[in-house]
Amino acid sequence: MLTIEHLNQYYGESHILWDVDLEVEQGRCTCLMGRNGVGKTTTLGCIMGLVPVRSGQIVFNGQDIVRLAAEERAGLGIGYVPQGRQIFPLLTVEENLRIGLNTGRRKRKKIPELVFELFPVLAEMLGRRGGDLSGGQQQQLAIGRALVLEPSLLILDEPTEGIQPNIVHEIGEIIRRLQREAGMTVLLVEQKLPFVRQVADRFFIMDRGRVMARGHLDDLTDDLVRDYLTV
Ligand SMILES: Nc1ncnc2c1ncn2[C@@H]1O[C@H](COP(=O)(O)OP(=O)(O)OP(=O)(O)O)[C@@H](O)[C@H]1O
Repeated sequence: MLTIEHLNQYYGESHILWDVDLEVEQGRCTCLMGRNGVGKTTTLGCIMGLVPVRSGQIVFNGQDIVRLAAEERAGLGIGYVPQGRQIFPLLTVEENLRIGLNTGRRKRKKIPELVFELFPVLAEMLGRRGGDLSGGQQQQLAIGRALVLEPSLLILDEPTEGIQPNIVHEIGEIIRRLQREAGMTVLLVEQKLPFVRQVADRFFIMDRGRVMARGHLDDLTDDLVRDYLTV
């Protein structure tokens, strides 16, 4: 569904991503892993059109999207939940969801029922301010906002960051339901290993801007964890 080939990216003179290759299979959850600062968020930024790409291809459903504007990519069906959630604390839950409707070119007026089926708590809290929600509820709101355009690929950057441990499992369940009930393909950046084992089918590991390992979750050995993931 998504294939990245020979992706190179620079911030100014700094060469950040070096010939990154990555594949995301339809209907699966693929996890991009690696220590802080290795280039995971930058890779997602390249996919979403938020940071400039120096060279390489990003093919989504057969189309090279590397020169498309961010809103065109969203319009093609790529949803994005950024690191830190970035919901608007002073706006209501409904207003936060409606902001999602205005991104991309697939303009829609109505928040799809799917959002409330997946996250009933959002329906109950439509009039509450985003900032008054708990961390777990805010994450549901951030995912719900990304789902209003009904993407076929959902990209999440560290969805468990700053979430209480007892809610982390719940976020994992939500991701699994998205796959099962909505047929969603998921690309996840994540550092928490138990969470990755709960939700992911395949992994890619980055180190210093390069992809160093890839495979099925069964191939994620203790050696790989020690070499590339343990801090
Ligand atoms: N806007 C920017 N300008 C310059 N350098 C940046 C910028 N954003 C990130 N970097 C640098 O690019 C490198 C990769 O950062 P990136 O955020 O992609 O890593 P990451 O793996 O997502 O880490 P984290 O888990 O901490 O978010 C780091 O060295 C970082 O300092």
